[in-house]
Amino acid sequence: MSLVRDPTMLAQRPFVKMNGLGNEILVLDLRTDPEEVPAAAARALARPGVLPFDQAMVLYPPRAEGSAAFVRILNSDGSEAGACGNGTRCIAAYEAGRTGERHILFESGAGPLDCVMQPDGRVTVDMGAPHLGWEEIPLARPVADTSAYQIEGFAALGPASFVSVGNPHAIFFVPDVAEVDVDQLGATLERHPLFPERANISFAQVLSPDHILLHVWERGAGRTRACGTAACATAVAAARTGRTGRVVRVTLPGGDLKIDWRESDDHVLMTGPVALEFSGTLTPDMLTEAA
Ligand SMILES: N[C@H](CCC[C@H](N)C(=O)O)C(=O)O
Repeated sequence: MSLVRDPTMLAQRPFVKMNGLGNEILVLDLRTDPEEVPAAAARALARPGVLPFDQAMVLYPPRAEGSAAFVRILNSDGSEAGACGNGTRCIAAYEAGRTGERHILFESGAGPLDCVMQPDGRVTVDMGAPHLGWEEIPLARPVADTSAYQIEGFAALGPASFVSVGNPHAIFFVPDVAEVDVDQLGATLERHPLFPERANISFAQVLSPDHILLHVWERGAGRTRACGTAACATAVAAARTGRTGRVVRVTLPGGDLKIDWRESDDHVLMTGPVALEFSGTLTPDMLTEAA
């Protein structure tokens, strides 16, 4: 069997374009006829003028009882992401629209994702417990205190906090996010040797003990209007360092998320809106990058 998949195998499959706070999400429901989505197909689909997305949420048949689907998450550069908060809210709303269920469980590489539709249309996702050990994030070398570590050469930003919520995040608390060159610093730090799997880079401004302003450079997707897992990771880092309580509002360029780092079981609950944009069918030319 050839190891190189033909991306046009995905032609004629239906797609749904959604967004969570302006985080562009493409939903590919491949449950009835599973097919691999090669990195090149993801990159081709994400091109401007085709179906520009930050993440593609690809649904495969469930592996566990009670689960609606196994989810693979692809960034616009074709790389795989372990978790995507905004995308998970989108697929929960998609599934709720299809089945009428209000409580939906998905499985991902990073574990189960328990979703609840709220009466106001927002979606709450239980993102599980954060991972705070340096090997779990992962970092390239032992860091005893992952809540505050000064990365060499970035003294002006102050110490970073590291958190994994199924994907790696570095968070810098800064006095004024508007002053930060997110594109330049994000692109450099995403590929810093401290992060063997690269990292999502966040710049956070604490406005009050229950409100954070956040700008994010995403691994594999660049600057986005919102990043759910970054909001979760930032809320954990802020509470860990005593900057906020465990329940916060996180304001991103695309809007607000409510994050609750629940004391009873350490799980992070994220609540926010989703929007359905349009749907259609994939065509061969959408799936192949111009030579
Ligand atoms: N937009 C997503 C995060 C994608 C994470 C991805 N950029 C990575 O970890 O590689 C979110 O709402 O959580």
